Amino acid sequence: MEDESAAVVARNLGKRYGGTVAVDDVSLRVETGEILGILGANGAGKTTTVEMIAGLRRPDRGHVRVLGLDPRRERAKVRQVLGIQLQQASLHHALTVRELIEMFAAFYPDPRPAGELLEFVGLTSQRATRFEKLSGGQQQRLSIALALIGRPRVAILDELTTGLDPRARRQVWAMIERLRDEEVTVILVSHAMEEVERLCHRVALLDGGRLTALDTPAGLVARAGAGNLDEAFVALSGKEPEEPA
Ligand SMILES: Nc1ncnc2c1ncn2[C@@H]1O[C@H](COP(=O)(O)OP(=O)(O)OP(=O)(O)O)[C@@H](O)[C@H]1O
Repeated sequence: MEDESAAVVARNLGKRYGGTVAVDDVSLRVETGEILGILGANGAGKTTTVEMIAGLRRPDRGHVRVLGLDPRRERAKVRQVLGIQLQQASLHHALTVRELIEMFAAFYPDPRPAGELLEFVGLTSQRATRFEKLSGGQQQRLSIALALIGRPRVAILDELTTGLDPRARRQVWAMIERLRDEEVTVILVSHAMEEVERLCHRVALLDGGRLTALDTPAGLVARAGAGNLDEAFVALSGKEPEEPA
């Protein structure tokens, strides 16, 4: 099918938790090398959507393909091509940065070398530090490094720079720009409009579990008759941009 040629295809995804409709008939396709931002207020369904795309949650309805693979039925193959950084990384606290990198590297046939990865995320001088002794921002950068260790062709990054100081945020943005240059396909869940405007080719806006807009950042701004993406978000969703939960 022509549609399956995109890097990620999600069709008519739906998910309820008891009486709560978390995701309601969401369809998306992300082209190879594209960076797609997912924006939405707290509870809009962003994390549930990306977890279904990654195969971590079973959709009640709809289907997902990542590079033509079914992420639930072809888990082992998908794991080789998909890197995922989730909101709360739960890593072994007593292990050092280097030990964690080596542990994760063992899953992949051609992992990025530890030294290159540490430099990529600016943690070279923390390589012998235990996870529990890292600052929040350093832990976050490590979780991004672990998502990228297997040279994924598709990366899902949830709240990439939340909690990072401006310098660390810029370092992470530079990393994403490198991924963009390498034509890695990226889905980026974010609350930071500046980040989305700078990095994303297109933006999906979720509201109450539904996809309410899908366009370039400039297209969304124009459609809303707004001055910037912040204003467009408010105009199109009727909500203020929020801090992460
Ligand atoms: N495990 C769960 N059990 C029950 N309800 C859930 C669960 N996970 C999410 N929800 C509910 O589903 C809806 C969508 O949640 P989701 O985490 O996908 O939204 P989000 O857009 O990622 O939000 P945030 O910006 O706050 O991270 C919310 O109403 C949330 O309360």
